[in-house]
Amino acid sequence: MKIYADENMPYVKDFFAELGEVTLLNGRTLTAEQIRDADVLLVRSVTKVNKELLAKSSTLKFVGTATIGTDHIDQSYLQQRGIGFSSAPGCNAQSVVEYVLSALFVLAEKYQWDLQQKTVGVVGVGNIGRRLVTALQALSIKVLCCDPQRAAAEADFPHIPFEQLLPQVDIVSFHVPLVKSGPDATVDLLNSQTIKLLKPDCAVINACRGEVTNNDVLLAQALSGSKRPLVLDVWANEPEPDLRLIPHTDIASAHIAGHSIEGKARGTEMLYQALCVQLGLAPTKTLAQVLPAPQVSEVKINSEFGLLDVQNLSRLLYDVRRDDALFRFYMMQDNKTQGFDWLRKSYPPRREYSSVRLTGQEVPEFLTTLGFSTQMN
Ligand SMILES: NC(=O)C1=CN([C@@H]2O[C@H](COP(=O)(O)OP(=O)(O)OC[C@H]3O[C@@H](n4cnc5c(N)ncnc54)[C@H](O)[C@@H]3O)[C@@H](O)[C@H]2O)C=CC1
Ligand SMILES: O=C(O)C(=O)[C@H](O)COP(=O)(O)O
Repeated sequence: MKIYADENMPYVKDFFAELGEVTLLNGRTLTAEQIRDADVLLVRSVTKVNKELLAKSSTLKFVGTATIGTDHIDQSYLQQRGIGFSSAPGCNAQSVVEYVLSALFVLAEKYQWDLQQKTVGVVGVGNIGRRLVTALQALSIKVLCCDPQRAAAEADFPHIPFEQLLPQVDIVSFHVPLVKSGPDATVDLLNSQTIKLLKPDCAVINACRGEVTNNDVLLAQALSGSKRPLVLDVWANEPEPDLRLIPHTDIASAHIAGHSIEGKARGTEMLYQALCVQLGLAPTKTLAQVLPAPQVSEVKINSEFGLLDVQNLSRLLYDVRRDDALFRFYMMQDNKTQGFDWLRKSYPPRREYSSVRLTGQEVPEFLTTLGFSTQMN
């Protein structure tokens, strides 16, 4: 079996080598010719999987994307061709939550906010948003939710329509899929009209897809003198974002919110499991077999643990300023061989909270709610 995979898919050979011959390719520049004899195609968000790409792959039986987002996949075309498909729902949800928490801690320090006096609006309360809401509530931070689809399906979901939520929040964080049309389309959700509904100093965090918060509108507002704090992990027109926007951001990064080691590895594992199901095979490999031992695996804590202690603890694992510094340094250079895609390909290791086991007489429950472990890893 011929398996073609994006070269930025960690552990792909560990998982898939027993199922076939694995060839690694650059997902951004992938062509129909390169995957002509593919039985299996494994991609990331940078590969547009459509009729054009698959035109020559007559033996293709399975396409997997090791991502949560699926806006780069023409799923109806795959269905028409009878090609099996799997994404990796939730694989890097915790990683994105840890990115957003780190960003909030940085903003709180920079602007001297008391986060427990702030209200965060979470737009899109699926795998990521739901975890984020739980984490924020565990930190006693007030949250308002917007998710019309969940509201339609769940009678008790505390949905606040987007336009009503915006004026009520001090921070708005976007976690919707990129949907280009229909009643719940998310392209330009934050646009020249809706941005006017925000408080002037309401922070905007986008770690879903760049097109959700109109970048021209963000830039125009910044150029008009707005001091709105901005956290952007995703950009319109990746991998060539509008560089003029970068100096107006508080935190800027190269679409890496989901790039914890666990998040990426889980994506690969989920595709392996899905292909095994399609092939009628029992999986033999697991995430635990491939994950490296963390550099910090145990921390002893005191039961009197407050928000500042959580910030310190979380910084031990991940401080978003690391990625912001890399982004600002490399994106502003003329040498674009070390640009957006290079930053993603050479992303330094980052472990999730679960990699650290907390010990102590009594570990406060909210820390396990945030994702820290109390079990032996
Ligand atoms: N920056 C990064 O590295 C990453 C970005 N993402 C992006 O985040 C998105 C969300 O991820 P998940 O939470 O796992 O997806 P999900 O599919 O579990 O949840 C998305 C939620 O958004 C809701 N939604 C849809 N349209 C909406 C609208 N117009 N207004 C408000 N809510 C709406 C849905 O009902 C759903 O509950 C992904 O589709 C992907 O594009 C995901 C992982 C990593
Ligand atoms: O899962 C998603 O959706 C994401 O956006 C990923 O975390 C990042 O995508 P890749 O480009 O690394 O596949």
